[in-house]
Amino acid sequence: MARAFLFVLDSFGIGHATDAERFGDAGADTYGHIEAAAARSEADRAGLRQGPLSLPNMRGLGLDHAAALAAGRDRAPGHVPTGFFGAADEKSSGKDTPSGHWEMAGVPVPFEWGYFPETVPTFPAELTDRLIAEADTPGILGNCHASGTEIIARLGEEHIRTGRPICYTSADSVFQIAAHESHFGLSRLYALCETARRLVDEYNIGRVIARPFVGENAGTFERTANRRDYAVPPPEPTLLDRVIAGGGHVLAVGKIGDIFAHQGVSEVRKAAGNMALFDATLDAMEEAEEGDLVFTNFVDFDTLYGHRRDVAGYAAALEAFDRRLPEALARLRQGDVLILTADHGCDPTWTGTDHTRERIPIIGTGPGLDTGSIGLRSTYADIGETIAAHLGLAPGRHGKALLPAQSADA
Ligand SMILES: O=P(O)(O)O[C@H]1O[C@H](CO)[C@@H](O)[C@H]1O
Ligand SMILES: [Mn+2]
Ligand SMILES: [Mn+2]
Repeated sequence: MARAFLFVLDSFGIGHATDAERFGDAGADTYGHIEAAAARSEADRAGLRQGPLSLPNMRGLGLDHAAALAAGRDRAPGHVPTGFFGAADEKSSGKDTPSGHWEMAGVPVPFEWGYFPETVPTFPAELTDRLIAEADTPGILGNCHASGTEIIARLGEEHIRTGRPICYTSADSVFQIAAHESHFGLSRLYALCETARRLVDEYNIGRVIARPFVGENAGTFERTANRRDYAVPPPEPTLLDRVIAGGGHVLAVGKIGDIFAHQGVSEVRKAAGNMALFDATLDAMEEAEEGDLVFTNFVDFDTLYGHRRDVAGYAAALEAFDRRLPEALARLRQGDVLILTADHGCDPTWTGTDHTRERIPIIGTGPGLDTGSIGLRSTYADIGETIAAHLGLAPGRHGKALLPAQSADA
């Protein structure tokens, strides 16, 4: 009986990647900087959390050992991890969510994404003219690089007044559209994103993202859980397709379905917020059968705290996740493997509001599986290949399994 559980703590990097310099991210360290800030009581917030970062369960599995590996430190913490642990660099050229997820599912991105320049306007006029004409809107607002919460505070009222959608981008290969759920309309926003998706294909843009919000003025605008991502499909079949071809099911929790453009997804289970995502994941763990993969993205780390440069919020979210981890561990049965990882960094102490190019942690466990170091890996694809080997699937082309094959039968 083999089942696999893959939990992505979105943006939980553990130190700058080999090629971080190229991104202006040399020195970034999402985990390390949150930990250090908390140790200095700089991640305290009344009513939320205080003091040093408390992650006993992830540390027990080997999180700090993974961080030591990522930093090239010989001296790891004294305790012996109860899981297997390692760190990985990313092969794909982008530090975005689809690149990270596809690569961990065995398929690094073999091409360069298109990006919009840091100019105002950022979008080419031919693109916005066509969007305005096809979508029949009186123009657009934004047309720049921005943080999603700042731009709705700045332009939300004008948007309501004029009916012009707010279009913006970031260091990622994205075209984002923010619009008011009732004044503009949610289905109208989705339709506009579908049009945009078609139009940005020729610019090689990874994702169009619908960013609906509610509220009546700058002080009360709030984004809702009705975000929708329109990604291009992965460039070749991923682990998800291979699981299904092997007779298993892929239970995609959170935004995993969208990230894979629904390729290789048997069931989508959406939930709003990390705790609801955890509940949905536990249900999926109960229901998963032999050969199945439960794949969850815990999005809050990135969206609510990393991009918002909220150290205390990020620390509290990690602690809340860690407190619930025993519930997942308790559901592991003989033949199961659980891997915790991340898709990129988003250091809340870093300049700007974008992702950071970092190594990711790989920590995992399962009854009877080996413990100890799996080393520093050169591609996230080793995660997907580990799961493939564990489920008895044929090896893929881009990575190597991390665990000895016999472990799966233990
Ligand atoms: O600032 P918000 O709208 O959250 O945008 C962030 O979310 C996008 C998708 O992860 C990233 O490209 C980043 O720009
Ligand atoms: Mn991400
Ligand atoms: Mn992000």
